[in-house]
Amino acid sequence: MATDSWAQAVDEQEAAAESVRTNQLTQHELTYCGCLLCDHSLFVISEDKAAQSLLNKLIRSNLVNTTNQVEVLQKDPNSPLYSVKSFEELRLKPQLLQGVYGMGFNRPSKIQETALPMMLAEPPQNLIAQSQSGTGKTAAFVLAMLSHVDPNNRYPQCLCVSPTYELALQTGKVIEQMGKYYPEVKLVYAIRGNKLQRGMKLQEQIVIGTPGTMLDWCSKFKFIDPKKIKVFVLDEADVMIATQGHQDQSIRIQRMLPKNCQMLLFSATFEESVWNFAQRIVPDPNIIKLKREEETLDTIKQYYVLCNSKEEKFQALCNIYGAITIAQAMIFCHTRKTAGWLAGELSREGHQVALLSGEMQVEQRAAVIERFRDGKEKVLVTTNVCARGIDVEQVSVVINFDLPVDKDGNPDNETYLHRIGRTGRFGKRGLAINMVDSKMSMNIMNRIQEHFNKKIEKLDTDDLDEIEKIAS
Ligand SMILES: Nc1ncnc2c1ncn2[C@@H]1O[C@H](COP(=O)(O)OP(=O)(O)OP(=O)(O)O)[C@@H](O)[C@H]1O
Repeated sequence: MATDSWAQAVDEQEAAAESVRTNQLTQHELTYCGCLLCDHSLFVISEDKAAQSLLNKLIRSNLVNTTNQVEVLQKDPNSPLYSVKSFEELRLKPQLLQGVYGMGFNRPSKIQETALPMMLAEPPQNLIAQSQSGTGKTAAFVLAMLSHVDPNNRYPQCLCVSPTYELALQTGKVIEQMGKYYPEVKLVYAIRGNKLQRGMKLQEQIVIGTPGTMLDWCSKFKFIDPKKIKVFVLDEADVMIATQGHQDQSIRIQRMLPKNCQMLLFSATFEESVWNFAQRIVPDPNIIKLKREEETLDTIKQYYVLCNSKEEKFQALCNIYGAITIAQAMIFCHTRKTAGWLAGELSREGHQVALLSGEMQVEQRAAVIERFRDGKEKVLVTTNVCARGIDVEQVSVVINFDLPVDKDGNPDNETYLHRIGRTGRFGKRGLAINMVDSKMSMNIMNRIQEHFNKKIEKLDTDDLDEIEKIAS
């Protein structure tokens, strides 16, 4: 395998030419990458942003309670979960402290320790906060809301707006868990299907919901008196702005609130569009931006394998499996079609395979990831849609059956990092193998190599000794 004329030509090129690394893509290659079957995250439309966020939350809600992963991260000063403070120092109410510890949180994350003092200050301060997904933003504003409500007053005091019904339910669950020892505080969901009798006034202190229903409850039905609201939270602003209607509704709600109402806006990313929206919603804000720390690939050995077709790539994969013991592997494909095909072929070879792709329901995807995490399947074949948010400790090998490219056909370095960063965490050694099957993918690989300034070694999968060596 991989010894025909094309592969040899690449070998020669490898040896001779730096120039390959800087080659521009041809028009043909761009067209290829724009194929309709692409399941790439950059093609993700607004719905998918919400679905991805929900998926991350569903995965995390099971993960964090069952492993000490956050603990590990919190001891790493480079991690966004690292913190130096304790929850006691944040002066939370005893009932909330109990709730926090009850959820298994020992220390605040970085966004929590930075944002909470600001959110709990008197007089109330407005805040725009950005920190990557899964760093504890929800917990931060939930604690702020629970700290600010007066349980003796039986009317809504905090409004929290989420981009979708399901995300609102997820945040509601966090409020319920964290407020477990504070039963006087009640919560109600302003979401479609939750029909209230006309003329009634809500008694719950916290209302969480989607922008449309929340606006109706404030203006059309007057279930909520917006003038009595003390805290307004806009969660997942980056997902929210993907829907123009949501933006307008959020702004209309904000305009009904009193001047001294505390406005809090959270987002995982901070593109200009999010920033523009944030400034319209939050006057005179404090701003917290936590930079995503650079992950390094130092502990991951990276290889590439030359092939000429997907069948050859499959054969190379079988050779690798034949030569080394792999605890668990994740294999990334560019399209659903390839992923489906590959999963079928691997099953026929007797592997326990899970398939995860974009067209599956969010809950189905979360269930597949959970089974994989529990070791019920040893191989997870997936597309880019699932590259982020998955963190399985026992994954020892990541295989890029297809290299990640963006919608313009350029190397998607960030996705590459996300994919192979699944292995080799916290100093553990990991192995990443890239399948290269054309001049174009060789070019992509070289550019990825150049970007990370980290050599990707060639691997001959016909040579069993060589494969064994890489695993040792
Ligand atoms: N201080 C903490 N200690 C331990 N676990 C925590 C802590 N804060 C949050 N978590 C857990 O970490 C996970 C991520 O937290 P959270 O959902 O608040 O992140 P997020 O930044 O809001 O994510 P997203 O951007 O996706 O909304 C959750 O499962 C949560 O229970």
